[in-house]
Amino acid sequence: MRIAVVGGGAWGTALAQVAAQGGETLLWAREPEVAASIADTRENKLFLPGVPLSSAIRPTTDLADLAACEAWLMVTPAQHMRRVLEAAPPSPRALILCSKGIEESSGQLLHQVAREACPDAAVMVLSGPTFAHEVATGLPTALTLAAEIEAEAETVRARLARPAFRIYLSDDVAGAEVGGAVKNVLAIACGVVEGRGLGQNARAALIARGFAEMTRFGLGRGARAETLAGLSGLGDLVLTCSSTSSRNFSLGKGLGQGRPATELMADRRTVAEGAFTAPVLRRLAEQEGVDMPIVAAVDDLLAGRASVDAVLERLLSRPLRTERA
Ligand SMILES: NC(=O)c1ccc[n+]([C@@H]2O[C@H](COP(=O)([O-])OP(=O)(O)OC[C@H]3O[C@@H](n4cnc5c(N)ncnc54)[C@H](O)[C@@H]3O)[C@@H](O)[C@H]2O)c1
Ligand SMILES: O=P(O)(O)OC[C@H](O)CO
Repeated sequence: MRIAVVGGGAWGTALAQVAAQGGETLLWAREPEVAASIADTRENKLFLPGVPLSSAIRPTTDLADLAACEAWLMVTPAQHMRRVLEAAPPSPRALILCSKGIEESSGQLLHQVAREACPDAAVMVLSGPTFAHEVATGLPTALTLAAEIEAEAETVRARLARPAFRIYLSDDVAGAEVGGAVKNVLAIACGVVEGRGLGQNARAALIARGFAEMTRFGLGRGARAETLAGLSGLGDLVLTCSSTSSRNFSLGKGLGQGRPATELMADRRTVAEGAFTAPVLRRLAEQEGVDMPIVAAVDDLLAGRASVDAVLERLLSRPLRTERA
C-alpha cells in the first residue's frame, strides 16, 4: 500500500517519518520552502526543526502526485481539509484523517466532510496522545485507528504500525474524532489555569469536568463511552492538558497571563486547533442542549468577550450538583 501524507506541518512530517520505515512515502507540503528544506537537508526546518528525516520521505508540492498512492493520511488543519481534498485527484482507496477539529462552516466532524468530498474512499480516523516531536524521534506512542470497515483498517495498520507506534483498532469513528477535537479546547482552559496560577487542584478538576463535557457531547453524536475514555479521548486530554509542548495549552497559558487572544494568534504559523474548534463546538452544544460551561468560557476568552476573572467567577458560582450531572 503506497502512502501519501497530505500536510507538511509537524504532525504530517512525523507521520511520514513513521510511514517511511515501511517504504517510500510521499509528503505533500503546501509551502515550497518546506518541500525544499526536506529535499535538500532532510529536515523540516519550519515545522519540525532538529529532527533528521528518513531518506524514504519524498516531498512534493504538487497535489497531482497523490494519484499514485492508495492511502492518504490527511494532516492539514481541520478548517482546510475540504478545500485540499477538492483540489486533489479522485478518491484514494483509504483516507485516514489525522487532524483534530470540527469544520466551522458546516459544523461537521471531519469524517463527515471526508465522506462528502471523497464518497468512494474508506474513511478512518487515526488519533491519540501524540506529540509530533516524540513520534518523529521514535519515542513509544499508542493511538487509535477507527474505521467502519475493519479489513481496510487492518491493512492500514499492517502498513503503519511499529513496536514504538502501537495502533489499536476501533469501529467508533465519531468517538475517536470527538475526543481529539474537544480536548484541544479543554487544553486551552488548562493553560489558562497555569498562566493565572490557579494551582494543580484546579487543573485536575478542569480535566475531570472537561471530560464530563466531552462525554456529554460525544454520546449525543453517537460516540461510545469507552472510546471517549480511551487513547483518543481521555488519553489525549491528559497529555495536552499537562504540557507546554501543546500549542493549545501554551495559547491558554498566554491568555491566563493576561495577553489578548488576537496578539497570541497573530503571525503564528503553527496551528492551535482549539481556537477554531471552540466557537463551533459551543454553537453545536447550545443548539443540541448539551451543557459545556468550560467550552463556553474558553470561547468567551478567545473572542475577548470576558476576562479570565469574569469566566472564573462564572464557573465557580455555578449551582452545586451531583457529579454525574
Ligand atoms: N503537532 C502535533 O503534535 C499533532 C499531533 C496530532 C494531531 N495534530 C493535528 O494535525 C493537524 C495539523 O497540525 P500540525 O501540527 O501538523 O501543523 P503545524 O502547526 O505544524 O503546521 C501548520 C500546518 O498548516 C498548514 N496550512 C496553513 N494554511 C493552510 C491552508 N490554507 N491550506 C492547507 N494547509 C494549510 C501548513 O501548511 C502546515 O502544514 C492539526 O489538526 C493538529 O491538531 C497535531
Ligand atoms: O500541540 P497541540 O495542542 O496541537 O497537541 C498536539 C496533539 O494533538 C497531542 O496529541
